[in-house]
Amino acid sequence: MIKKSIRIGTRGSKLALYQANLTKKIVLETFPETNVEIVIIKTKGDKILDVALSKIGDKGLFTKEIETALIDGEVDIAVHSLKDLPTSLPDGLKLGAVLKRAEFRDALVSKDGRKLNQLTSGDTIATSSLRRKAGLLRINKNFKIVDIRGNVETRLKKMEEGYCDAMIMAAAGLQRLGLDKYITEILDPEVLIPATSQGVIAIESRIDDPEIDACLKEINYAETWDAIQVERSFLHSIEGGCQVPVGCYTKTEGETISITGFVAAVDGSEFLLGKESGRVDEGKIIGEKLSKKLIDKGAGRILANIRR
Ligand SMILES: NCc1[nH]cc(CCC(=O)O)c1CC(=O)O
Repeated sequence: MIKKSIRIGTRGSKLALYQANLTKKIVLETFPETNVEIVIIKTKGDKILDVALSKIGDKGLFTKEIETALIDGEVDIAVHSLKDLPTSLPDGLKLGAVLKRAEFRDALVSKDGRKLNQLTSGDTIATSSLRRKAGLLRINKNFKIVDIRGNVETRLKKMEEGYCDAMIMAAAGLQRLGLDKYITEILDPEVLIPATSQGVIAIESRIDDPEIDACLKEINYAETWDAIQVERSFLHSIEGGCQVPVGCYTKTEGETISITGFVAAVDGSEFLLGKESGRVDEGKIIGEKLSKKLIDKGAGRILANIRR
């Protein structure tokens, strides 16, 4: 039995609404008879706008209130950017499905159109992400990195007003908002390693909801699903979240999937990089192996320093 009506819980930001509406569209294409409703839920991350994300120190900053509504049965599924969803979900919830991955790389948005390799010491680059900060300092330890928050339009305005020379944002976010024209350069993932699961839209559901399971089974995009098993297994084993400069990306070729991941010191002074590969159906093991490789190289010490 497929559910007659599905309520989608989502944040109210433009990006979140785009993602919820895309999910709605896909549900309707697959199940035209179903009635789909979007329910907007405010999260802590939407309320605190003036503090760098890395300083708020909360896992699930953009997801918790939505998850509570899902547990309470106020909505039937929740749609998130997967990279904002912690690897451990609350009791009673699971990752139900993912949509086909969009662009997974980061984008450089620069004020005067210079590419990353044309930016020099002293240029100010805005990002609140510890991962992007460490990655940028690895490229040039003299870049000046400043925090920035707010929605994409606010950030673009801040740059126009001289707050910074350039910014880094997920290309997928800009593309979904129709703001591709601001992208100066899509960055090579070897140069700036993306966030785990970047570009993936996730559908979270209750563990005991067979009607929703039947629906999500049809919607889930298998290749993306396999890739994120590897990526989230790595993130989970390394115990990274947005408080830690960590990132990874995967590449699938036939039955083989490879992952490149890193852990860094916040100031970019140390950068541990590793690669691992295996069969696409061995995601969990591959992610754990990469994590172990980085721990063997000293990631444990870096992580302990960050948590102190
Ligand atoms: N942390 C915020 C966030 N969560 C998801 C995206 C973009 C879309 C995606 O990666 O799927 C962004 C914006 C950004 O990092 O620039």
